[in-house]
Amino acid sequence: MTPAIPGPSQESVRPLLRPGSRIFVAGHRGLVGSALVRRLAADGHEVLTRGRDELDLRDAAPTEAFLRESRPDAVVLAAAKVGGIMANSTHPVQFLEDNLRIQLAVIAGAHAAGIRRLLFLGSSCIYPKHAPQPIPESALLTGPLEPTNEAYALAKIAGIVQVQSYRRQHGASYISAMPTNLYGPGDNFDLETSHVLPALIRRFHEAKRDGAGEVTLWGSGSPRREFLHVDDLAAACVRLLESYDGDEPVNVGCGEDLTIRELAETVKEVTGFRGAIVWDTSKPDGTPRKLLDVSRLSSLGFTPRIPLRDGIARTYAWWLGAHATVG
Ligand SMILES: NC(=O)C1=CN([C@@H]2O[C@H](COP(=O)(O)OP(=O)(O)OC[C@H]3O[C@@H](n4cnc5c(N)ncnc54)[C@H](OP(=O)(O)O)[C@@H]3O)[C@@H](O)[C@H]2O)C=CC1
Ligand SMILES: C[C@H]1O[C@H](OP(=O)(O)OP(=O)(O)OC[C@H]2O[C@@H](n3cnc4c(=O)[nH]c(N)nc43)[C@H](O)[C@@H]2O)[C@@H](O)[C@@H](O)C1=O
Repeated sequence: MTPAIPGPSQESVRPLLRPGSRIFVAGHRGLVGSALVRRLAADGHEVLTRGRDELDLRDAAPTEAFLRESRPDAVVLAAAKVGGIMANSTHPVQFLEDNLRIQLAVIAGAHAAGIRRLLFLGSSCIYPKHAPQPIPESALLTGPLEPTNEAYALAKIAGIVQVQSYRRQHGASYISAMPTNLYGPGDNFDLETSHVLPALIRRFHEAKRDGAGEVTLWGSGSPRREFLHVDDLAAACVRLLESYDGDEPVNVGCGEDLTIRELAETVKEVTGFRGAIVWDTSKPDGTPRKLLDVSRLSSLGFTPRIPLRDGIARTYAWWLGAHATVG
């Protein structure tokens, strides 16, 4: 990335998050948005929300009108077209266009409405497929992307540059965070479109329930991934809103990764499934490794609290409860 250009963003006193702020969480029904709502409300902030049925955030004019009318102190952009490896590779048009449109509408709308603080959520897939590990923020735009999620990654990169451009041109106090793979209550458990962790919980649970002898998982099991519980992500976002005002994005992860095979063994144990695991190598592996360098976040005093195994057990318990509720 190019170095930060000194400009108005470095000169004025920063309007960072104050106690009792009014914060618009875009995407409040999602995995991340719902965790942010819980966390911000618990911290005493007033949270504004709009469902997609009331406001389609791809539509610029109504989005700007809503932001002008409601004038929150801050916006957190957690609304996006999101999915796992299969959804990304089969629907690149929606992953590119929906995300570009949402980002254009919300970030430009926030600026037009005079909103002074905004946090944009990108993703660790913005980094090159063969980036050095752990991946520093400076690896952005240094090499080719992973093909299975290139469209999504390019939309997210455009979001980062949009945020940086509002900082540089207008002195806006807008920032970007790049979370690693997330999981937790409120995740998507649809087997075609979900990320790996909820898919594994569901596959092992259903195999145990049905007395199946084996569970088939995608790929070779050898890719490495880093997983962060969404409540830790929400805490990191609050920390960034309170204390970070830089031009560069900030990686948000736990600093440790494991193979998908090791993850599968852990989820298998948590769910109590006793059969075999079969790997379907006709399915894509995706990027070989994606471990974030979290030293910038650590220097802000943030440490995640939820160990992976506990987080998986809590998510499994949540899903069983939510599942029972909806029948
Ligand atoms: N999940 C993960 O592992 C990771 C996620 N992230 C990032 O975190 C952010 C949130 O992701 P996550 O919570 O997992 O995603 P979810 O799919 O769980 O939630 C996305 C939310 O965005 C809303 N939304 C989508 N399109 C529109 C639209 N056109 N208008 C209004 N609302 C819309 C959805 O509304 P509705 O409920 O109506 O569908 C939903 O509430 C995204 O930016 C994502 O890139 C980054 C790294 C990893
Ligand atoms: C967060 C991140 O998420 C996406 O990237 P990803 O990490 O590659 O996605 P994933 O969670 O779907 O898979 C991780 C690994 O797990 C393997 N795997 C095994 N069995 C299942 C399975 O049953 N389902 C899924 N989904 N994967 C499986 C799968 O083959 C892969 O090797 C990006 O598209 C992008 O959107 C992004 O930013």
